[in-house]
Amino acid sequence: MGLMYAKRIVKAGWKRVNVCDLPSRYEQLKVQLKGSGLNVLRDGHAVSRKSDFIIYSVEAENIDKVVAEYGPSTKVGSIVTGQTSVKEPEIRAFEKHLPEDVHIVSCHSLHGPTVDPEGQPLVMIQHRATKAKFELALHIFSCLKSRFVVLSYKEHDRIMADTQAVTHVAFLSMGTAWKTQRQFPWETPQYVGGIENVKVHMALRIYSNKWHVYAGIALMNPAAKIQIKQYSQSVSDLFKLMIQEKEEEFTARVKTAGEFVFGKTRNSSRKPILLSDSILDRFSLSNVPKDKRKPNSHLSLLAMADCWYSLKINPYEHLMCQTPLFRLWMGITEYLFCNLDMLDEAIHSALYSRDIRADDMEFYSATKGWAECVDIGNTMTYQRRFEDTAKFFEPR
Ligand SMILES: NC(=O)C1=CN([C@@H]2O[C@H](COP(=O)(O)OP(=O)(O)OC[C@H]3O[C@@H](n4cnc5c(N)ncnc54)[C@H](OP(=O)(O)O)[C@@H]3O)[C@@H](O)[C@H]2O)C=CC1
Ligand SMILES: O=C(O)C(=O)Cc1ccc(O)cc1
Repeated sequence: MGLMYAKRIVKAGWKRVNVCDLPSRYEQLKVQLKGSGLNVLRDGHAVSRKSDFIIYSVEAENIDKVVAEYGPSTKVGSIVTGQTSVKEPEIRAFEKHLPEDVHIVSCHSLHGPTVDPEGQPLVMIQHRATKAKFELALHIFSCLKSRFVVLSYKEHDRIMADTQAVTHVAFLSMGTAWKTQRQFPWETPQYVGGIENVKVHMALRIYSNKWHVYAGIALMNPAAKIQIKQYSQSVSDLFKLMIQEKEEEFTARVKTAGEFVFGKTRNSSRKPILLSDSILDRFSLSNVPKDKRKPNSHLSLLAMADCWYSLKINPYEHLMCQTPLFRLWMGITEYLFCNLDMLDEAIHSALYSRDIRADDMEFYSATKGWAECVDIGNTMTYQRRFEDTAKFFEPR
């Protein structure tokens, strides 16, 4: 992310853009960035002493250590910003280690480094900065052509817990469930067609990224634990009703949640996302013909609506802070709940299709495992779980 920012800022015409990685990577970085127009320096001290606008773009887990080391070298009067995905630890580190005479403006691009920032949300936080310095920060970042969303750091973390953290756990759990079954989903008839493609592609996308990004979001944002715990509880509650074939209770629970989250979209000014099954079909990885598809219970999506209902969250209110993944996740949940035939088919399969129970059982176990891992908060366990599943998909 740091490199993406630096390249765009230099392209916008700012004359001297200083960058660094770890000192051990200095020589390598000089070679890598030769001719880029970026001024490669040995370490964060060198960058901090010379620069009027400083962006920390390091792992959330390392932010305290890195700011503790380089923060005291910050140039008087400069603006310091951070691009970690969770703001509480970043703000704490800035307040603790930065000199009093510098300004703090935090930021967060709500997309990955390979996504074009144009039009994507960029959260801006005027934490400890004058109006003029905040406006200067906005001016510098305007070269990204993103859509600014101004929030406090607390608002940011609460929204990200509702959007990113719980979405990631759902996709991580799908991946873990497929790995446990030694199953590539695009080879099986439950995962053919429209919204299944979103599940498969997004789970693969997450597992091909760096584990620390997702670990930071889940483990370091205090609000994330609550959402993730409830999502796992919703999966568990629905799964128990499914295997007992408690049709009335299960159906009522699913429909109540659906009505709460999506019922109002039809007669309000809220714009639905309206994904189209036929467009999503174009991105299929599967070579199983669509007419050979088996109905799916969509436990992951039913549980998402149940979780939003249980926590009284209106996800449409968070669309101003959408990441591409959250938008797609919400889009397929909306798609299921607004297509009543499909929803009834999912409810019926959930209760009576025995051949998908194995998948649902593994999904249930996987969410439990991820929720426990987040609750305990151990980074090494998170890394191990993430990399184990990533390794399963890697050869494909
Ligand atoms: N990836 C994404 O989709 C997004 C990520 N973010 C956030 O942005 C931040 C960066 O993530 P991302 O770019 O993906 O991850 P990367 O791992 O690519 O970037 C982190 C970089 O920080 C470097 N680093 C660590 N310690 C130091 C140090 N002491 N001095 C200099 N450099 C150091 C690392 O060096 P080395 O590799 O040599 O160890 C690495 O290059 C994270 O906080 C993440 O949460 C925000 C939005 C989107
Ligand atoms: O869209 C998502 O949720 C992603 O996985 C990409 C991403 C990762 C980390 C961020 O802080 C912002 C975006």
